[in-house]
Amino acid sequence: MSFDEHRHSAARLTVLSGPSGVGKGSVKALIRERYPWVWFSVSATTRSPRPDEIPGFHYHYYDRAHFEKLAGDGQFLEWAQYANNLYGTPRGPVEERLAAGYPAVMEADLQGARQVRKAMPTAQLVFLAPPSWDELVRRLKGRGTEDPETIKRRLALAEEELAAEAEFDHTIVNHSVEQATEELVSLLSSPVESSAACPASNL
Ligand SMILES: Nc1nc2c(ncn2[C@@H]2O[C@H](COP(=O)(O)OP(=O)(O)O)[C@@H](O)[C@H]2O)c(=O)[nH]1
Ligand SMILES: Nc1ncnc2c1ncn2[C@@H]1O[C@H](COP(=O)(O)OP(=O)(O)O)[C@@H](O)[C@H]1O
Repeated sequence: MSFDEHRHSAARLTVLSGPSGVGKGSVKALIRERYPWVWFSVSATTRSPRPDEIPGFHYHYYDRAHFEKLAGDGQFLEWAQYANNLYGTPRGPVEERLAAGYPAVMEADLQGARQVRKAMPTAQLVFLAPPSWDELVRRLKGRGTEDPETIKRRLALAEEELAAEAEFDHTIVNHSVEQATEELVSLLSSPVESSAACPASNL
């Protein structure tokens, strides 16, 4: 399929959420490799890059003062503090993509997903869930990128996130990266029927 075949008069925004370690990054990586027409927002964060992360591709890495300045200027579609760091979705690129008629995908934690739900009611919220709690713990620890204290904090947040699954429009259980990827891609192209597809200008 060509890029143009994925264009709709009312393209929609999809928000991907899920607990730390569930596999969001793995699914994103496979989609980027296999489906170049799928556009992912690049979030901003104040956390430090992990060894295999590339600035501008995985995240824009900003210090807290710069992030807060952008937030104060209304440059984020949504933003939130997760654990000790700030994360946000740059507003401009998402709005441009949707205005051009292409679907857009962004990642956000639960607070961010709730903000998008309010600001853009036509966005679809997708929750990536682990096959089990034990498997989530195994994946998060197995990634080897966080120290034990950070893992503990992220697992505490994961309990809250899993409890909020019913707020999402769709749940995809990440049994395998391949299966989760295909399920997510199949949700992306459904156009929004009404003219309400345009993002709200303010949160
Ligand atoms: N609100 C918000 N959360 C984000 C954004 N980008 C990533 N996150 C979330 O921030 C949390 C921590 O992300 P990260 O440090 O990359 O850890 P990971 O989820 O374990 O890979 C996760 O819940 C992400 O989904 C964003 O732009 N906005
Ligand atoms: N379906 C899966 N089965 C087994 N391991 C997985 C699966 N999806 C992801 N992983 C592994 O789990 C760890 C966390 O995945 P990651 O994509 O970093 O999660 P997130 O971005 O949600 O924090 C990584 O080591 C990754 O290779």
